[in-house]
Amino acid sequence: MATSASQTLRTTPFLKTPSLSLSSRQSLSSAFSVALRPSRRFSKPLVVIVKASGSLDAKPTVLVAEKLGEAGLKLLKEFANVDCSYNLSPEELCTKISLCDAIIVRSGTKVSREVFESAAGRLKVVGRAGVGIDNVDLAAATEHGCLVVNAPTANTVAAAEHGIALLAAMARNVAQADASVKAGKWQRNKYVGVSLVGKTLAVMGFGKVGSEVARRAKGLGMHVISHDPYAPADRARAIGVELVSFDQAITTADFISLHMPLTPTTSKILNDDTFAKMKKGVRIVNVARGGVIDEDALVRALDAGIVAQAALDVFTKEPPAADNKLVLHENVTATPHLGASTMEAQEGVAIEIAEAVVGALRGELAATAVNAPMVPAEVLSELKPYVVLAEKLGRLAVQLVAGGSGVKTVKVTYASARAPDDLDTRLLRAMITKGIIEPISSVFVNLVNADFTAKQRGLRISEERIVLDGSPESPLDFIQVQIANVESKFASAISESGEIKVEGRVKDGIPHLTRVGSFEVDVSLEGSIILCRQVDQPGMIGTVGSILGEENVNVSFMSVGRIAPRKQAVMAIGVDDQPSKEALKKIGEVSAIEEFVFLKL
Ligand SMILES: NC(=O)c1ccc[n+]([C@@H]2O[C@H](COP(=O)([O-])OP(=O)(O)OC[C@H]3O[C@@H](n4cnc5c(N)ncnc54)[C@H](O)[C@@H]3O)[C@@H](O)[C@H]2O)c1
Ligand SMILES: O=C(O)[C@H](O)COP(=O)(O)O
Repeated sequence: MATSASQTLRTTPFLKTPSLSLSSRQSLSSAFSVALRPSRRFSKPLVVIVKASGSLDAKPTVLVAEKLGEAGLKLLKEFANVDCSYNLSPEELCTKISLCDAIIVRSGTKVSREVFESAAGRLKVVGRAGVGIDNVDLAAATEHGCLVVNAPTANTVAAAEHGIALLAAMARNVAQADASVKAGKWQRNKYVGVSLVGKTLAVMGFGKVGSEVARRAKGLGMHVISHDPYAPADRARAIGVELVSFDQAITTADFISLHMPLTPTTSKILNDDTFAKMKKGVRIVNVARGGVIDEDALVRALDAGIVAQAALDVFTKEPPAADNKLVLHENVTATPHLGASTMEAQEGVAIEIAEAVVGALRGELAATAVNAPMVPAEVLSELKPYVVLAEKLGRLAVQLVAGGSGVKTVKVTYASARAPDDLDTRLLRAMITKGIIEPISSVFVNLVNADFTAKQRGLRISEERIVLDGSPESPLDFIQVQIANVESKFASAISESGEIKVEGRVKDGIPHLTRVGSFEVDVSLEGSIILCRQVDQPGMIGTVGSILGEENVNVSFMSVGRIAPRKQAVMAIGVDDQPSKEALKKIGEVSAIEEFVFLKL
């Protein structure tokens, strides 16, 4: 790394990720107490410990609002008064909640802002007995100082098994044939199915559930490919699965099984355009989230015979309307969000969530906390803009990774005039981890679970410090994030040493992107960013600016970094709105532009 004459380069081996043993609650909390020990500069711990209100010996009250496994209830009852009240109306829930210190729900209960407001400060913990927290208003929870914890692993196998059950049932028309026999018919010719053996299954999303589905499908003799831009290829190879591009997956598959989280990128990822590219007669399974499919487009694709059959456990709106065309379609097998519903998974989930809720009420740190870290005001106010910078650099860096390259090795460099033990970077590291993992996963990352989550995903984050000469007034000069051993969808983001590199600084309280690969740029990290590599020449800013202007896209910032006049340059353009596909296409068609990428912050 280049350093100016006024800088002294000193690298320090950094706070190591604690080695976690998950064999018991005890080992988990002690591991985190090592990770979160206060720094010399900040004597208070960074996480506000949640404590139940009431007198010292008063037991807290936990409201269990949806059916929970016995083992979990038993654990809860040893520590708290447990009120099992199912099927509460929103009004009943709001009335009850002010008497409760914690609530446990599945996906059927909305924990809305009104619920937090009605709690009048008593509610301290929301436990989601499952993975998705779409039904909990996270922002309201955080605003009300309420910790939200979930149970992210106990239902993985159940979801994978349900995916396989739907795959096989769909291929052999089990549900339709069953209904026909029960209606007194005997239609052996109508319900001839298709075989699974030798067919190609595309697993879209190679995370916890997707990889278990892939493993099982291999056992059924299927040829399994997977698309997951962020999964390590070696993990896939280890079970005989090839990671392929999105287009390769959807155009070659006989069966497609969806296992990605619902994010802005994956919303309606199967739509009219993508159905049109699929093999005629493809069959689709969805046990992820309804929103990843454009449901109207799926009805059209089924009617046109492009999609022969679909088996769906999840819907955009749950429960779906009685006249939902997809549910009523004769070539669709539907289940009412049963992925996690096995006796075993529900027992596991119940124990996982009961332990998390009891631990949180006791004031222990929760490894599965899903809402924002709560940190003392003085720490947050000093680091606030750097926290935003850190998360955005993580988000930018991961979006620059090309599909098919697994993200495994991340190096973070902090340049500061402060001595290493005078700057606590745990929050920054957590936010970089959050920025890297959240756009590609259903996992929620915060200070408490960042190291744990990174480790669980095989992501190694090393940290290095550059100690600068000068006044230690501001905590940091710049932060640099590098992702090694990957290809980039924007080749200019690769530095001389071969990593994707982005660097940023805080200027007047606003985070700025100041370097991409070897190019210096300067664009404020607000809205979104377009990066273009071009041959430096007059008129480029005007050309691209006019394309965006014609599309009514407001440009907030533009900067050009170049190697030398009339040589290669990178233009960074900050935009307030998302440009249309057409606008991006037009930018790509400008002859001097060699490559470009649109990045969401
Ligand atoms: N039906 C059910 O009852 C049920 C039960 C459990 C989980 N789920 C759902 O299943 C999904 C997967 O859960 P998980 O626990 O395996 O999550 P996970 O975070 O372990 O895995 C998600 C994977 O999707 C990948 N991904 C992200 N964006 C992608 C994209 N654009 N294209 C392809 N892959 C992408 C990620 O890299 C990750 O590997 C989630 O939507 C979850 O809510 C449903
Ligand atoms: O997000 C989850 O864990 C699954 O979708 C299961 O939801 P459930 O607990 O309501 O069955």
